[in-house]
Amino acid sequence: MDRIIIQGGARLEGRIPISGAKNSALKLMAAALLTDEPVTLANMPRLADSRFMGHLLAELGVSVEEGEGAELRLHAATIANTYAPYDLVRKMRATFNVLGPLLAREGRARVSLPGGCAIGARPVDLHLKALEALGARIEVSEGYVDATAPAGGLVGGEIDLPFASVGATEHAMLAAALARGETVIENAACEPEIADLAAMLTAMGAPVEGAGSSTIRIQGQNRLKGVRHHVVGDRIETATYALAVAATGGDCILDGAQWAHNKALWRAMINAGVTVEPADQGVRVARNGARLQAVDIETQPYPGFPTDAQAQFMALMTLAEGTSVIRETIFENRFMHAPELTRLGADISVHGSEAVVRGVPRLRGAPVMATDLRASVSLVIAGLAAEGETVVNRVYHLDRGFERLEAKLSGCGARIERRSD
Ligand SMILES: CC(=O)N[C@H]1[C@@H](OP(=O)(O)OP(=O)(O)OC[C@H]2O[C@@H](n3ccc(=O)[nH]c3=O)[C@H](O)[C@@H]2O)O[C@H](CO)[C@@H](O)[C@@H]1O
Ligand SMILES: C=C(OP(=O)(O)O)C(=O)O
Repeated sequence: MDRIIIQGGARLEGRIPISGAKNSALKLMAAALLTDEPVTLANMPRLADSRFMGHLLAELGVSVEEGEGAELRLHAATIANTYAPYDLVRKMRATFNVLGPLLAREGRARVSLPGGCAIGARPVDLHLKALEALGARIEVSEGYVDATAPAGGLVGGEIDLPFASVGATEHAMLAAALARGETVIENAACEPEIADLAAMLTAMGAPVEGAGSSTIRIQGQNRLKGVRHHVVGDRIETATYALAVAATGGDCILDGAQWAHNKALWRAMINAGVTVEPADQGVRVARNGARLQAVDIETQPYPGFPTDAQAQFMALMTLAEGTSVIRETIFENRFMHAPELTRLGADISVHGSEAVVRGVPRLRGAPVMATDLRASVSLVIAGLAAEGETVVNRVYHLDRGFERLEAKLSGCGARIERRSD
């Protein structure tokens, strides 16, 4: 099992390239099921998760080919089968999003429930209700969803989400694109990844309006075209490296970062005393010497503070002057990085959905354990800022969502390497 070894204390200086967004790419890959024509995704991140989704799509009969640079070519000329087994779906939850496209294209699908993960139970009830609103008949038994569409195929309808679920919004959009007539999604999620999927579906021939607002309208078609689509930049990777630069007192340009996609984070970082500003083709982050100030945050659906950057922000706050209160409102178990940060000398106490972080003057390196994707990178950030050596174990969590992490960090001065047992 791989581990990452960090000699802390180096300031990060220079440029860090931002890759395509994991949380968009996975759904864009599922969209390739909606057409029998070739689909090319540019700016694709090379990640464990995207490779895993490619493996599932290949099992369904899709040709999947990594092209030059960051291109992925997909072609679902025919669908070989409409079955996604537990053994695959349980390993990467976003594979569950193939259910809607398979149902819309083939009229039926049998897909395993994804189950929970480290950060929470993560049910998919809103996904299933959305598909039922499009006419799907859904049966859940023995851990599987058996879905069938009406004889004439899915029919556009009204979907009113009780919570602005990202996955349920995207799942509804994917199915609605091949449903007959208009679908309206109320209380839709507003994340930039939703707009990215909307742009792709529109280019495939299913006009999508209102993405980025809480009401989305999709004009379903009876067939869709192939497309070449550029994956939006990863705002969570951007947030992660911005916080790493701030934690080490560095000065970097995040190449390709979109200023507009992280405004809640920028506000929190600026209040903490970090310089953050739009720069040519990206965002500049700098902290030259000034002590960090403690800032309270509360995670919220977009455009609020992103839950996927909460662990990374906590790492920064461990070194701030004063006390920061961090409230996690999206997932019920997303503080597993706290006890590991404490091993590095942080002073954190967790009370239900709140973590109280009392800043300390310094962190000291130690062996720590990654528990989930964003918790793992929170430990990397703390290790970069700590004195001495930090060893982060179980880095397979990291590989799910961060492309070439060691190379990107060592490229701007970090002393970081990966070792395999
Ligand atoms: C692959 C991907 O894009 N993952 C992102 C996606 O996850 P995901 O799409 O799973 O997140 P959701 O927005 O759906 O989930 C948010 C909350 O709603 C609950 N819920 C969700 C669906 C449902 O049917 N029933 C239900 O109760 C979840 O348990 C969770 O507590 O959005 C999250 C919130 O921004 C991010 O943290 C994840 O990185
Ligand atoms: C929770 C995350 O991803 P997933 O929904 O794939 O688990 C994440 O990207 O932080």
